[in-house]
Amino acid sequence: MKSLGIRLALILSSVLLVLVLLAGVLIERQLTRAIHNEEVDQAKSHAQTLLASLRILMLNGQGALAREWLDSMHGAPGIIDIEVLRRNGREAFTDLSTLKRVNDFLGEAVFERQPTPPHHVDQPALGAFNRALQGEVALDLRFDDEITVLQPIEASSECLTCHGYDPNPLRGVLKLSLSREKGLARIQSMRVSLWAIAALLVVIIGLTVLAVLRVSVLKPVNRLKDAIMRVGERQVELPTHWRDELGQVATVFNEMQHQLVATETRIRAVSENAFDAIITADEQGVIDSANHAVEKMFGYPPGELIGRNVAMLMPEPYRDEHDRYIAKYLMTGKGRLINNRAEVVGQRKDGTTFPLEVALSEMFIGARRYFVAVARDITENKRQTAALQHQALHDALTELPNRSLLSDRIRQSILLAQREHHELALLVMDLDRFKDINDTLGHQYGDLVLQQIAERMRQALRESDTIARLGGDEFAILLPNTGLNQARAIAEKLLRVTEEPILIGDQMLHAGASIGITLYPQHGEDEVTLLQRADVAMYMAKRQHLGAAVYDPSSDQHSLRNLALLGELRGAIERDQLILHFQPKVDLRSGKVYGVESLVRWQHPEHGLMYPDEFVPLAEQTGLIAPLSLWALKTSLRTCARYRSGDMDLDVAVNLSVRNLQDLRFPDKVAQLLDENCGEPGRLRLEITETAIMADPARALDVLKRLSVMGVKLSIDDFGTGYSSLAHLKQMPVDELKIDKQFVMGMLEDESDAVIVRSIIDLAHNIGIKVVAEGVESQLLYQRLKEMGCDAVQGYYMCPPVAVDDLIEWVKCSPWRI
Ligand SMILES: Nc1nc2c(ncn2[C@@H]2O[C@H](COP(=O)(O)O[C@H]3[C@@H](O)[C@H](n4cnc5c(=O)[nH]c(N)nc54)O[C@@H]3COP(=O)(O)O)[C@@H](O)[C@H]2O)c(=O)[nH]1
Repeated sequence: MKSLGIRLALILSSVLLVLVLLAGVLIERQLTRAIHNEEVDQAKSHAQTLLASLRILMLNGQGALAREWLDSMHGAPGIIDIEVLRRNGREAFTDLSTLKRVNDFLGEAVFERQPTPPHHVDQPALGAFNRALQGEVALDLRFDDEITVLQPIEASSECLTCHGYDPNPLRGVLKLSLSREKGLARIQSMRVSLWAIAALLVVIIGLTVLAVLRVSVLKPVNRLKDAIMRVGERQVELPTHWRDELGQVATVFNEMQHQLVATETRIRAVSENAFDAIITADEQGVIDSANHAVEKMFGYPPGELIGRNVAMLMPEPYRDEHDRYIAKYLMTGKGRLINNRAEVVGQRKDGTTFPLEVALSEMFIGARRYFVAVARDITENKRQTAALQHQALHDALTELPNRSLLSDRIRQSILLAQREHHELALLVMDLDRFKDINDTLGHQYGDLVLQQIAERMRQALRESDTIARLGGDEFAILLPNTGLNQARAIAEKLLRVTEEPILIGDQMLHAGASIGITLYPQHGEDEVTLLQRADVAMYMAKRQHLGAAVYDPSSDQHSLRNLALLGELRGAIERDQLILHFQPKVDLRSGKVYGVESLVRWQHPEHGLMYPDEFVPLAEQTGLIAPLSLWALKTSLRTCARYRSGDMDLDVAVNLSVRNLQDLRFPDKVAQLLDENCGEPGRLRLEITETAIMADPARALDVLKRLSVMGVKLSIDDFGTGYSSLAHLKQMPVDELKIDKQFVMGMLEDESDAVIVRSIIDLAHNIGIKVVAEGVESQLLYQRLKEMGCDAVQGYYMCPPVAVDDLIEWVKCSPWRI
């Protein structure tokens, strides 16, 4: 590549050379012509001078002398030839006739001379000779090295003296041929000088132009070039005082550079302050740039990464993978990572590795391809995700797997058991007396008990076993590759560890547990069935105080449908599938409705409207009855508030289960619900069966008393079916009992039923308790009960349980309306 200076110098030198050559040629021609003209003029004047001399000689009649003179002139310096030619072209002064005539004229032989032999004379060009004969001084320039002048010789009167009358004024022609030796030498010398000067001029002008070019063009251009080459390294301010295009270019360059610097400063600031690591590398993986975050993230000092291979930031096998990936991409143009995010592993300078999320893209600077990687350290994200995953799959209190993780592990274990044809055992364990601990000592104690039990179980089982907390005091234990005997042994072991005293603070507590055992594949082939049946077995163990019980299909009162319902019932409340129906109670004395009993129904998506007999016992077995009762209580209070606002001032009665009576916090929950729903305690009635009370009479009495103190009314439901005595009832804070419908419905036909009904009414009245007869299906029954002094009736005769809207309609239209 030639430099601009050399190219300009070559161009200018060539132009200069051509100009000087042209000028030199022109000047040379002019000078040559001038010298030639001068020679011609000199030749002409020479010829005239010679003719004048000759004429004198001739006038003196000295023709012979003229001849001699002419002959002597031959060989004179510069003269090649001199001759006088007659008009006929012949040489004059070559014979003696004229001499003789002159002597004759003079009368004596004055002139003596031997006739001169004509010597060889170059004949002039005919044209020039003829022009000379016309009186013109003619030139014969046929030869480069000589000039021939043909000077006409005019005859004067003196000539006639000797030559006689001759009418022609021209006597002949003086032909003078002069050598051009001198002239040519002058021309040669002039040429040498001329071209020497020209060469000198070319050199001087060339050097001057080059110097001027250097100063005014090359130097600024080089500065501009240097400045452009250093753009990005440091800021170079070009002088802008040149008042030409270069000055404008410098101004534009400075402006452009300021903008570039500003843009680069902005980009650098963004890059350097970026939290993410930003690396650019060429196709070979050589790092071209790396921001501060890269150095910080990978632990390299500033500047140490530039020029080194990007593979150093990855551990094996990512290095090889990276090289292969880039090579493939460069070859095929296909790469799933380009313009995508990916999770990779990074390696710090100290060799430690960490997870990275990388977004890879490419850019071109000119024809060069670079890869741009934006990387983010996702250690913290990973940790948080792992923590969230742990949180989502573990119980916060005991750190044990929760129901979701257990389900997953059961599914996985079933698949493995299927493939390897072995069994697995699933145990459901429920703590005994945990409620007591919770209720009497508070939640903190309850939580500590659960934590200690969980830890003991962990210690007792293998790592490969899964212990999960299902909720409350219920645990599940998954034992992969375990048969019946082994499962029993493990259950016994677990029972032992739960029965050991638990020391919390200075309190020595005793828990114990009941365990249900199911086996895959004998008792179920899926996770839900196994869990449900283990639950059933656990309740059997609890009911029969067995400690541990294996699921027994023959003693399982639950049909498959019941098992399925049990699973579905858990979600029925959240899915709003439960509804309440209301049945009026009529006061026999006034004949008016005074209250309603709320009765739960399950609007099942497949089985339609289901009655409580189908699912309440299931709920009672599994502990779901507690949330169900609270739901019924809350919904009854809300509905009551609604119809009271429509002038239906009715009491509402809600059924309770045994579990509610065992829950020492139940009165508080009722108080909270009354509070939340603006309910009056005196308008709420809770119906409890005798059996529920008899399960734990002391605790039931405690709960009932607290409810009664709050002002809530209490009824004994289904009275007559249990074994409680009226004397026992007297201690209870109840003010109403409901005679079971089996006695009422049969009393018209069966005298013993009538006796029972009458006795109950009389005895209840004796201890100040109001009596309600259930199952009143006819007007006759209604009338008989009224006659017997029964206080109130409830039954299909008045109204079956109906939805709230139908109840409102009934209250408006029935004979028992308010
Ligand atoms: N713990 C809870 N138990 C509840 C709840 N809701 C209902 N139940 C209990 O379910 C049992 C069955 O109730 P249900 O099927 O609604 O039957 C009630 C009436 O329909 C029926 N009845 C009323 N009058 C007559 C009649 O004239 N003839 C006839 N054959 N049956 C009639 O009696 C049931 C009401 O009984 P009771 O509660 O004893 O007043 C039922 O025993 C409920 O206890 C609930 O929310 N929680």
